[in-house]
Amino acid sequence: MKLLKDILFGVRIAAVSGTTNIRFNALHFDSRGVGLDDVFVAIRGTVTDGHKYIARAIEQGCKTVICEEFPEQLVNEVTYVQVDDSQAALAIMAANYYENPSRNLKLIGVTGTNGKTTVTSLLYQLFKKAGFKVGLISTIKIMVDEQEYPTRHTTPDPLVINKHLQMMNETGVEFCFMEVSSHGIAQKRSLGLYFEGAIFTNLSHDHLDYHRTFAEYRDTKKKLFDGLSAKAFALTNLDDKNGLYMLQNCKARKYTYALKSFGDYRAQILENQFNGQLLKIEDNELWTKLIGHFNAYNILAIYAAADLLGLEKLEILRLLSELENVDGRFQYFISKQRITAIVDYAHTPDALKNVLNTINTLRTGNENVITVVGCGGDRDKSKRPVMGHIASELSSKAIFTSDNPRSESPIVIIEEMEAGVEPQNTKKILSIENRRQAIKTACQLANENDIILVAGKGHETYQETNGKREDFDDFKIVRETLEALNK
Ligand SMILES: CC(=O)N[C@H]1[C@@H](OP(=O)(O)OP(=O)(O)OC[C@H]2O[C@@H](n3ccc(=O)[nH]c3=O)[C@H](O)[C@@H]2O)O[C@H](CO)[C@@H](O)[C@@H]1O[C@H](C)C(=O)N[C@@H](C)C(=O)N[C@H](CCC(=O)O)C(=O)O
Ligand SMILES: Nc1ncnc2c1ncn2[C@@H]1O[C@H](COP(=O)(O)OP(=O)(O)OP(=O)(O)O)[C@@H](O)[C@H]1O
Ligand SMILES: N[C@H](CCC[C@H](N)C(=O)O)C(=O)O
Ligand SMILES: [Mg+2]
Repeated sequence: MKLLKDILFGVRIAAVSGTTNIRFNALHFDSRGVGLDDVFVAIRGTVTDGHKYIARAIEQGCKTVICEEFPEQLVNEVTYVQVDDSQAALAIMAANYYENPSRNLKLIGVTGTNGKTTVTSLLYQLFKKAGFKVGLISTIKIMVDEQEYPTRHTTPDPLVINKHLQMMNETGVEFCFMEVSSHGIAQKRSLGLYFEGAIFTNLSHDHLDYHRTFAEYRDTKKKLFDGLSAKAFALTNLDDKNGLYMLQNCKARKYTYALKSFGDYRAQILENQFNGQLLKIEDNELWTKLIGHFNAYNILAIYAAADLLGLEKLEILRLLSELENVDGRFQYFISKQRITAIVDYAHTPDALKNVLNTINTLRTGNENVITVVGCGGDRDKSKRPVMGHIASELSSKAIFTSDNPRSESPIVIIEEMEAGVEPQNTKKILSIENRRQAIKTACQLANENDIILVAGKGHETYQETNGKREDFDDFKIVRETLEALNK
């Protein structure tokens, strides 16, 4: 059992009622999990206010409450600690509780609208191949070297993060690559972590429901860089219009990478084919299986980060050429009738445009591109017409369907996508609410050499409707359907 006062180290405390010189069992921010002698941190959330559940937490045996406001009635024998910011307090306490594990390894944070999973997962693969013990905290999974753990968030809550970082310490992990989402930063999930370096991929339209304005979204991402120490490195994409902005007033050692401008790390695309692309990085050529100009950026960011972390340049290039695509990122197969089916996690306008442009530049004849796409429920609604427009404009045929409608009406989401379709493209679109049916229709419509893109869900293996998740795997379904149709 730990002492409360020890884990409060570094927390901005406004007032205390009771003693902090007490032992406690576990740390919680959800009253529903609280047990005897636990600490409960009350957080004001987006749906409800944790302060409402203080009494319940105490009934369940909690002896310490961390809150922004004391309840009207205080219970004897319970310690109340008033803090300026409960989310920040939770993050710092979680780091202290797990003995600040981020300080015992090299933690690299990756932020940006698109490319975080790709960059972190490939850095994980690359450092594994280089012979290190490595950690990964990503949308798809958490890896403690070889051991895999499931996750429901891109950036998990501070307890989950620090718990796994401590496991990494115990396993002897030297490097950990972690996605830092804008929700994660806004909710201070990554506060109290010591980052050895941070990477910015790009910034485009997403999450404007949560952050309200693009400037607020951008400034949230920037906080990762604002928090870096002078010893850390900050690596940014110079070709992105917000790349340099991320480095303003940043104390870390600053580096840039670019394809179009004069960055510290530069690359050029020499050849682009369906099965890979040839890049020139600094003065060396590199063949990679990952295609599309967006992946050239990802590869260059990885190269630069690996160099900044001390790997030898030629070794990095050799290992980069061996890397496989990340699950659900331009994952494809070619059927009997040479129909190419691609599953990609493009769920933002920019990602969808990039993937479709990449497909279109690789077309060799007049094969059709049939896109199946939806937009998530309870997420940024303003993306919907834009994605509707992009899918219909850049495909021969677009089938609008459902992608995790959550609590919303799937039909209404689809109608919002349809609203973005220009009159000249209306003939190209079909709307089919049931995603399985939509994929089946795409397979039925496809002829020899055509290309099917199933976008938005990538590696996800579920469809979430009204709080229920049912098994759903785009890749498996499109493959089985083409096989069943004997195509
Ligand atoms: C909008 C959002 O991000 N919400 C996150 C937030 O929940 P919240 O603010 O809604 O919490 P709330 O329900 O209002 O509850 C407030 C507090 O009361 C507590 N509570 C509540 C009920 C009760 O009975 N007792 C109790 O103590 C809750 O535990 C919480 O501490 O804090 C929770 C705990 O950390 C998160 O699980 C939850 O993520 C939700 C499920 C979510 O879907 N988040 C997505 C949008 C997200 O975070 N995505 C990003 C990736 C985005 C990207 O693509 O970049 C991610 O990093 O995963
Ligand atoms: N560097 C990039 N620039 C633009 N688009 C990209 C880039 N890398 C990947 N994409 C596109 O974005 C999709 C999502 O990529 P990835 O999963 O790596 O992003 P992410 O930032 O982790 O997303 P999330 O915010 O959901 O965690 C890919 O399937 C691809 O279509
Ligand atoms: N990290 C993203 C994932 C979106 C994936 C898409 N399939 C959806 O459900 O909207 C988010 O939370 O907005
Ligand atoms: Mg991700």
